[in-house]
Amino acid sequence: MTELAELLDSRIRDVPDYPKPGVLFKDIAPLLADAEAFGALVRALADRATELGATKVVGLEARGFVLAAPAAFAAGLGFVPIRKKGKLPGEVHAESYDLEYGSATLEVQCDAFAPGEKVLVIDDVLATGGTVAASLELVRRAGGVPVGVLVLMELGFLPGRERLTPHLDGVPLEALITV
Ligand SMILES: O=P(O)(O)OC[C@H]1O[C@H](OP(=O)(O)OP(=O)(O)O)[C@H](O)[C@@H]1O
Ligand SMILES: Nc1ncnc2[nH]cnc12
Repeated sequence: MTELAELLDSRIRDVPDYPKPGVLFKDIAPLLADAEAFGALVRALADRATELGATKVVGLEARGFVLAAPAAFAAGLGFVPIRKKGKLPGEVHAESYDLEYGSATLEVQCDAFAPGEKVLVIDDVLATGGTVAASLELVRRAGGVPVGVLVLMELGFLPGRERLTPHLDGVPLEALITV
């Protein structure tokens, strides 16, 4: 493990049975509350955004916003929210999906991207992959071109990466840590 990965891993708390019995919930609140760890995480995400040549950063409601917005700012890029159903005004594209402990619908504004814009998707956790799969679909439907998916944490005990592979279509999927 790299020094950064060790720092991040040490600030994530396991919460058994939240929000559903049988779920090992990974709580990132202690990491966000630690200035050193949060700062290092945001800088690492911003550096990858630059390296991947992104021109917009997408964050996924809600915890994804907390990482993607400061990373976009630090990389000198604009931020686009993908939100849960019914929150965004105007014309939207919508995708329904299943996640580790339920199902939901995500939306993006139809005019969120210039045609062909290079989009980096950032979220906190990759669990079963449903959230990221729906988000990639929304980015493409809104005219963006995904250039990467970055997550703080991949839950290696779930088949998220496998499930996502057909949706990635060659787009790199990177996790700062795998637990
Ligand atoms: O890979 P998946 O199985 O799709 O799960 C991952 C998603 O689950 C959580 O979101 P959640 O919808 O619980 O929302 P929150 O960020 O609003 O807490 C997490 O923040 C990821 O977005
Ligand atoms: N086990 C988990 N811990 C934290 N966030 C999640 N999102 C989906 N599954 C999760």
